[in-house]
Amino acid sequence: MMAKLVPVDEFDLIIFGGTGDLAMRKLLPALFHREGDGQITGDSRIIAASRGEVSRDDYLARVETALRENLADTFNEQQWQTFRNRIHYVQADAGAHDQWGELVAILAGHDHRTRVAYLATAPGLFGAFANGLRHNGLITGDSRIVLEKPVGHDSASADAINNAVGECFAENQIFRIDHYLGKETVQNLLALRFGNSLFEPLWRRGTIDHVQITVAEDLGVGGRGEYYDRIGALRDMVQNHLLQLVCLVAMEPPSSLDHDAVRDEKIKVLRALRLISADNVKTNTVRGQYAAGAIKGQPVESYQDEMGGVASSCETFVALKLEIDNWRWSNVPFYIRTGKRLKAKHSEIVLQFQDVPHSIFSEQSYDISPNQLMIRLQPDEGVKLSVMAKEPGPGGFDLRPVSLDLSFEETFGVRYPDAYERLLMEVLRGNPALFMRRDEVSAAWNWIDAIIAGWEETHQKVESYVAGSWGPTSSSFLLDRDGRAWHPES
Ligand SMILES: NC(=O)C1=CN([C@@H]2O[C@H](COP(=O)(O)OP(=O)(O)OC[C@H]3O[C@@H](n4cnc5c(N)ncnc54)[C@H](OP(=O)(O)O)[C@@H]3O)[C@@H](O)[C@H]2O)C=CC1
Ligand SMILES: O=C1O[C@H](COP(=O)(O)O)[C@@H](O)[C@H](O)[C@H]1O
Repeated sequence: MMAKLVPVDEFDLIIFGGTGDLAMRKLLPALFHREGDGQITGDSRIIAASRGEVSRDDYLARVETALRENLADTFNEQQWQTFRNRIHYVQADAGAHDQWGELVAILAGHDHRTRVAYLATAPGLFGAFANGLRHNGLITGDSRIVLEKPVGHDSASADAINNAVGECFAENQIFRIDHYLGKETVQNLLALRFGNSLFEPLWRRGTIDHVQITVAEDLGVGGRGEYYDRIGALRDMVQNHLLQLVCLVAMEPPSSLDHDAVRDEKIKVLRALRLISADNVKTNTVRGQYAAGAIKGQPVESYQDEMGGVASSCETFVALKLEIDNWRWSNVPFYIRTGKRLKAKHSEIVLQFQDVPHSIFSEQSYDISPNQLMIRLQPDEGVKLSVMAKEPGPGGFDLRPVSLDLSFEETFGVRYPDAYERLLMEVLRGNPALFMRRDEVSAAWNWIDAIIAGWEETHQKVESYVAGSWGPTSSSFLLDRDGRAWHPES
């Protein structure tokens, strides 16, 4: 059964960067699915923009190819005929506001409908696009602007972007995307925590020993090497996606699902993160870069070879031990890791409970494993709780861990929508709950900046790991020295 789908009001969605990878691989396929479910109404339009001179027919041909490639069996010929009529292409260079005539003309007379400008381009252009919209009188009362991540590459650049966009748009018109917040399983974390009374009394120090968050990818940097090499895993993934996951696990219950109620709780977590800087960076962080190896039986080249043989100190893997300085999480470490070219695409959150205080089974040969609550984000989204059970049999009393395992796909029997499908609908509805507020972005950057400064000051090494492994061996030591281990991936 699928949740009720509410259509959105007629809109004009301008995608700056409309010829780029994100637009072709994620945004247009997401909109195509929403078309299929009848959420896009009336004469709503998708207006792609970029610098190139491209005819509408050529652009439509590119979109069709991309949709066929990315949607595979969910591509539908009849639906394409309706969808293609919504799509337009205009030429608009971020640096040449006076030449946005095509965009001005196509929007003329449509000021009454929802207008969204989606900036699917490098963040350095965000201010220029916002200015271009203002300069050409294209910001209506019901206009919104969407900023793709990353918003900047450090706290200062994020502030500069936020200031520039903030001069043209009010904060409630600015939607900063973190697509992890649109993932069904990430939202399920809220359902699990606050839709059940079972977990809340246990969700704290005294019961939970530690928390682990893993976001592992088997892909390398692919065609995004130029961007990635300047950014690295800490900025690309931890500053946004992983810290958002930390917030959702660690935050206090918000009073409602109201956007500011949730974001007010998340910001408290970000502000309570203990600083990692030059003094403690070596003991709390591990950086890695993949060497050649094999994934699913296929050889893969090293990061350096992927980058054309040029040596680089960019980290493609990072693991951190972080502490949250508040009552709930005092002395409960969060271990987080993310990397490219790891053994499999596998993302999960594991809450490990404390050992039983005293074992009445001490005569038996089996150890009692601590309970674990595992929230699988992807693939095979679901929740698993491991508990100890007695092995059946008339003799002895042997214990073994067994799982209460819930697979969302099996339970609900529906296709899991891509995060962008939900997020685009939320922007069009004007609901900012699943987007990052300016203070969140800023607090996250402040914490990340200190780690990067610490790495630079201590010249922290980027350790090599074999592609197809789970990262550098020292990422295991990060837990090993605390008497813990990463949850074995399935
Ligand atoms: N690709 C992905 O999976 C993800 C991307 N992102 C973020 O989304 C943003 C876009 O990424 P991606 O699509 O991969 O990048 P691409 O390089 O594939 O696309 C960039 C787009 O911007 C346009 N562009 C570049 N310069 C200008 C300019 N001066 N004026 C107008 N348009 C311009 C390009 O078209 P043209 O050159 O013709 O002008 C192109 O359409 C980045 O910030 C990225 O970090 C975030 C998450 C995932
Ligand atoms: O934002 C990003 O996310 C992707 C991973 O997203 P997922 O939904 O496939 O888990 C990552 O590959 C990319 O480097 C990063 O910019």
